[in-house]
Amino acid sequence: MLTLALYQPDIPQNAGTMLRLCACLGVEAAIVEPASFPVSDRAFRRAGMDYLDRIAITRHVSFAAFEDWRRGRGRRLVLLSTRAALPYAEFAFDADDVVMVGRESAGVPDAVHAAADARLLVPMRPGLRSLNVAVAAAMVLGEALRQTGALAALASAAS
Ligand SMILES: C[S@@+](CC[C@H](N)C(=O)[O-])C[C@H]1O[C@@H](n2cnc3c(N)ncnc32)[C@H](O)[C@@H]1O
Repeated sequence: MLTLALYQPDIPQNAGTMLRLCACLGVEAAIVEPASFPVSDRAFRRAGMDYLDRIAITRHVSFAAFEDWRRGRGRRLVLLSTRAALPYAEFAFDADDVVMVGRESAGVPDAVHAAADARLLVPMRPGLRSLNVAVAAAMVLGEALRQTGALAALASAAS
């Protein structure tokens, strides 16, 4: 199963929205701490609604701990970055890839950028800085699920 990893999330509404996305699409979630808000945060829980109880979430106290967990399972780290060159739709996803998004305020540090097995861009019009992190996550997870057959499985389960 795909995992969406949130690197040190700093906006509770966006984190809640992404966890709700994971619940609806059948994607696991990982949170690389520290987050800048507690899981009891009202805005976070409002955005995630009752879906927060419907997903598998792993929490990691640091990026090093997250890397131990990921590498121990032999899973690729696929980073979404405004600094990437490869358009996400040109990438061949695996069903167990870990797709990571950065902080709204600062993306990810260079060391995290360097640790990724792939760095993907959602192409945008020139002169614009970035998408909302949850929007970028939704676009790329949609493509990853489509490529790996999980979207078709969701469709047949719903019919
Ligand atoms: C608001 S952006 C971060 C902006 C930050 N100032 C930077 O330059 O990295 C938050 C996260 O959303 C994702 N993101 C937003 N727009 C993206 C794009 N066009 N391509 C790939 N990832 C994007 C990335 O994971 C990014 O770290």
